[in-house]
Amino acid sequence: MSKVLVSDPIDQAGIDILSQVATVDVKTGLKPAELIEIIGEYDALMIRSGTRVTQEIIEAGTQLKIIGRAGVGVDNVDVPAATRKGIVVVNSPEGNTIAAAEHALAMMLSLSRHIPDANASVKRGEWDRKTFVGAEVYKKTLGVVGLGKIGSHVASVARAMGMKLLAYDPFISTERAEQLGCQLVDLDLLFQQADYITLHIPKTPETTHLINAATLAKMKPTARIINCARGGIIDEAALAAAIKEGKIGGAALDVYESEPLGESELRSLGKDLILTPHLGASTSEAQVNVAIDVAEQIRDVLLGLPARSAVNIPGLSPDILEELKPYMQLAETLGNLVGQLVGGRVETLNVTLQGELATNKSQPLVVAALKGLLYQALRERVNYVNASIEAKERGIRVIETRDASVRDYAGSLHLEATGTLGTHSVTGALLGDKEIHLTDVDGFPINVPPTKYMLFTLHRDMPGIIGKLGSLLGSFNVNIASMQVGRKIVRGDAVMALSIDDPLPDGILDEITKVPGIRDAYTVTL
Ligand SMILES: NC(=O)c1ccc[n+]([C@@H]2O[C@H](COP(=O)([O-])OP(=O)(O)OC[C@H]3O[C@@H](n4cnc5c(N)ncnc54)[C@H](O)[C@@H]3O)[C@@H](O)[C@H]2O)c1
Ligand SMILES: O=C(O)[C@H](O)COP(=O)(O)O
Repeated sequence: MSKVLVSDPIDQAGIDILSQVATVDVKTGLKPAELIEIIGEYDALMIRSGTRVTQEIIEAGTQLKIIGRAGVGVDNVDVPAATRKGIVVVNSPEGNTIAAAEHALAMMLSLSRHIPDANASVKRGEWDRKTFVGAEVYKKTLGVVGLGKIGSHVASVARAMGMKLLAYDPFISTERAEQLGCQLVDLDLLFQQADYITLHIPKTPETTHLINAATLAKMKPTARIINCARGGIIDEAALAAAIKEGKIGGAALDVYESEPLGESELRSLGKDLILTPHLGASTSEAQVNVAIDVAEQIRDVLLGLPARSAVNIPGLSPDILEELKPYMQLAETLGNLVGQLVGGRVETLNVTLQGELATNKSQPLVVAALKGLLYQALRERVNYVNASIEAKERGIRVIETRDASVRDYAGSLHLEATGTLGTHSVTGALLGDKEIHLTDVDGFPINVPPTKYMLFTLHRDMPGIIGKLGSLLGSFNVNIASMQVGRKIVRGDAVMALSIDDPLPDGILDEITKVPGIRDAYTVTL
């Protein structure tokens, strides 16, 4: 039975799902060294933001097949390191959207009305109504930075509260922004005009310290900033200085440059700074959503099924993957076959997607072809996650061509590989939507289903060759299951494809190429 390690607090609903297919160990609060010591036993790791999955941990996870992040942000996972090791990384892109958006809105209102400090004051026994005079958000301008899932929900609710909305998101269309009642503006204008600025972007090299001394200086002295996205988007030292010096009105933070927040000047600031301990996703509803979402994906991957929200393999709906499955098998088989025909180091792979395969949703077929191509070199270490990266690291140039014209089959796939030892090509299609057939080898038409052991010859189409080859194989006790010749012209060049019952014994290929008329012979194991 598979083993899953859950290293952060996860809702029981997720544990129940995992327990259907695996032994589940819940061990929270592990130190990195403790995690490194035990991770080698596990097939899957399920985390929230509390566990940093470093390259070292990934290297130690020799059995790991999947890392599941019960939440959105995977910035605590070294995704490139996981990808290189062929480990799927999945998350729950939508499970906590509403929770995070509501937390940002709650922060905005709390900041405007000093609710945390007013509450603390009453509980201390005071009755201070002067210190806590607030501001209304109605008719104020909210600048939304990042108009994705959370930013959009914040915008919709803020609009209903009568706020004017500005938004900055270079990847969102004007139409989408307008639908949400937002005016798309550049960042400088947003900083200058907003009374409230709410951040809903990922932390990337471009967004790190987006809010810094220089950008804070552009804001209104009354501006309030809310960060429920990621720590590090705000330069905390610059923010603390700006609040102290009255350069901005205040801020509310849920996330920090380093978590848990340690010794920090932020802790000493008064009512104009609200701090919560990364609570954006901490609602019971969101925790059930993300736990179920991610546990289901871990279960599926452990059962050999695709994950629906993998961050490091082409994201495709299960329906499309199901539809593509037979073609994925075709692509992988052809990749494996052409890789063996070409031998040596492959430099270029031309992939032609023909007929019904010439659509954008066929992208995974290219990955499957690469997986097949690299199988001889990498065996079980190559998979759908790391095939593209492994190909890139080996300098294999992949050229894709899409040709929507329909020929003999509704859809066919043609692979041509060029390597240090020459060029070979194969074409294949599905018969009756399921059965893989080779329809062409090196430009010669054939029609054979691939089998585990095969022999291909390039020879001159002349009498006696087939008999001689048959006798030679017989003398080595090799049984031929089927044989077919493909030729373009009579007595010209031809290709012979033989299915054999066992692998060819050593040395026989040399004997085959000594048969007069046979120029080349290749044996493959699929
Ligand atoms: N505090 C929490 O507990 C909590 C919970 C959930 C999500 N989050 C964080 O909230 C953030 C938003 O999550 P989401 O689910 O809305 O993500 P999302 O992918 O739906 O939206 C992110 C948006 O940011 C935009 N964007 C990317 N780079 C940008 C840039 N340089 N400038 C402006 N816009 C840019 C993208 O176009 C996208 O529209 C993420 O950082 C996520 O990790 C935090
Ligand atoms: O990216 C997320 O989903 C949030 O930051 C939530 O993090 P958490 O799962 O640790 O609460």
